[in-house]
Amino acid sequence: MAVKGLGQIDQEYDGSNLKVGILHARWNKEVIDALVEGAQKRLLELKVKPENIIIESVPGSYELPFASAAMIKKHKLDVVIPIGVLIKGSTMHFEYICDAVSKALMDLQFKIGVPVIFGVLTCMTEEQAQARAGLIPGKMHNHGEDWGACAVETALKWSP
Ligand SMILES: O=Nc1c(NC[C@H](O)[C@H](O)[C@H](O)CO)[nH]c(=O)[nH]c1=O
Repeated sequence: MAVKGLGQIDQEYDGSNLKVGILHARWNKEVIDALVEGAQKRLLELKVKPENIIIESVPGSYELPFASAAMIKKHKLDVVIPIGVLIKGSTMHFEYICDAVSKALMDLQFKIGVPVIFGVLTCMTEEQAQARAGLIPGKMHNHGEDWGACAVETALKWSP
């Protein structure tokens, strides 16, 4: 059953030949765990083999770009889903990390020729993050599922 969401999948893809990386930061663990689980669930629904879903972690979102590049090479991935949760604090730290990480992840896929899905939540509050991980019943769906579907579609449709 397709995930209800803004980026609804357009067909049921067969990901059985794909190797997918999930690289998650370790800040905001409860939300991260839900997002990773949602991405995994969707990947399996789209026939990615469990043994072809490689999961690694980094300390924080700032490490996602560098480690994504290394992970793609280390595991010869067809696509990678970097997952992070950034929540605004009382300083400008949030803005600088969000800007740097989003630009670096976007650029990485052109440099390396492998799709890099944007799985970083940039939230003003903890509640916003929880809602986007499907942790508040009746409020939004788990965005990790969207990212899993996006990873399979992009890798199958657009990878060279
Ligand atoms: O500060 N807040 C956050 C954060 N900071 C750590 C940063 O990503 C990095 O790991 C360190 O600066 C070391 O390089 N990392 C997150 O994923 N979410 C946050 O909300």
